[in-house]
Amino acid sequence: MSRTRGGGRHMDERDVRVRARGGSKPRTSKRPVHADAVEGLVTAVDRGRYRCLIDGVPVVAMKARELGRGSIVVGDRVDAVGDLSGRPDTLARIVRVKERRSVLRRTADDTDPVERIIVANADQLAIVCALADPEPQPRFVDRCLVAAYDAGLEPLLCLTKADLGTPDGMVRLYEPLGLPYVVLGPESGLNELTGHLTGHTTVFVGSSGVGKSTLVNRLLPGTERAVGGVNTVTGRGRHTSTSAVALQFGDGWLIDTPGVRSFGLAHIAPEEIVEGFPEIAEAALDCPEECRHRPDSPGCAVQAASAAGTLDADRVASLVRLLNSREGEEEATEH
Ligand SMILES: Nc1nc2c(ncn2[C@@H]2O[C@H](COP(=O)(O)OP(=O)(O)OP(=O)(O)O)[C@@H](O)[C@H]2O)c(=O)[nH]1
Ligand SMILES: [Zn+2]
Repeated sequence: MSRTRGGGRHMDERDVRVRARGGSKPRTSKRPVHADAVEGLVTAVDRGRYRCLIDGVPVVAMKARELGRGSIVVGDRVDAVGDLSGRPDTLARIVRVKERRSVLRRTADDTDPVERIIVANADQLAIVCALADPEPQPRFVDRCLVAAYDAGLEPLLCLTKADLGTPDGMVRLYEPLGLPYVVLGPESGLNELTGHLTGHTTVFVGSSGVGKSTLVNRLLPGTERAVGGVNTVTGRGRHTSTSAVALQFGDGWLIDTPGVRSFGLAHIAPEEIVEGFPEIAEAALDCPEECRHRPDSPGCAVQAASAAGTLDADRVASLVRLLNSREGEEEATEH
C-alpha cells in the first residue's frame, strides 16, 4: 500500500528526549562521546533491564544515567558500552538511542493511564483475527488498521481458524482496501505468511483466543519455552506476558505483544482516521467542514454515497464507530 506515512511525526518530547539531557544547554565539546559504543537492538524490556542483541550476542543492559527519563522500548536501536560479553551477571550500559523510524503506542488502560510507546522501528502490523471462535471483529481490525496507518506500518491481515469459518465476509470487507491477507488453519502451510514476514519487523496483535500464540509458535517452534516459561531478560522464571518481545525470524523480526489488545486512537485527529479509509476520504471531500459522517450528519457526502451503494455501508459504519469510540477516549462531553 502506498498510504504509509512517516511514523516519527507523532513522537512527543517525552518519548524522544532520550539523547540530550538538559535540553538546550550547550554541551561541552570535550564531552566523551562513547566512540567505542556498539550498536544493538532491544529485544525485551523488564523492570529497567534491557535485553539487547549486540553482534549476535544477547546482552542485558541498563540505561545510562545521561539518557534521563526518556523511554527505551523493544525494537529500539541503541549504542551500548561496558561489558558486552553477555555472560551471566554482566551488565552493559545503553548510552544512545537511535532515531526511531516508527512508533507504535499501547492503549492506556485501568492499570496504566499513560499511553506508551511499546514498539519502535517496526514496519508491519500483523492483525490476527479468527474466522470463528471468537467471531471476527471488524471493529477491532479497523482500529488496528488506523493505528497501523498512523504509525507508518504496513498492515497485514491474518485470518486464523479457517477450519471453523469461511473468510468470505472478511475478505469482502477488506479486499477493497488493498489490504494484504492470509487465511490460515491448523493444516495450512506457512509459506505465504512467511513470504509476507521475511525481511520485515512485524508486530503481532490480536484479541484473546484468536490463535496468535499458536501462530507465532508454529513460525518459531520452541518460542513457547523461550518466552512463556522463563523471563527472557532475567532468566528468572517470571512470565513476560505484558511486555513486547522481539524474536528473530530469518533476517527479520516478529514482535509478540501479549498484553496488547488494541490501540488508543485519542492522539489521532478525526481527519487522520478518515484517511485510514482512502475511498471514504475521497468521498468526504464533499462533506461540510467538521463533518463526523454520522447517519444524522447534515449534508454528509459519505452517508449519501453509502446509501447510494457507491461506498461499502459496513466500512462507513466501521469508520463512524471508530470516530465515536475515539471521542469516548477523549471524554468529549460537549454534546
Ligand atoms: N480450530 C482451531 N483452533 C485453533 C487454531 N489456532 C489456534 N486454535 C486454538 O485456539 C485457542 C487459542 O489459541 P491461542 O494461540 O492461545 O490464542 P491467542 O490469540 O494467543 O490467545 P491469548 O494468549 O489469550 O492472547 C487454543 O485452544 C488453540 O488451540 C486454528 O487454526 N483452528
Ligand atoms: Zn460526512
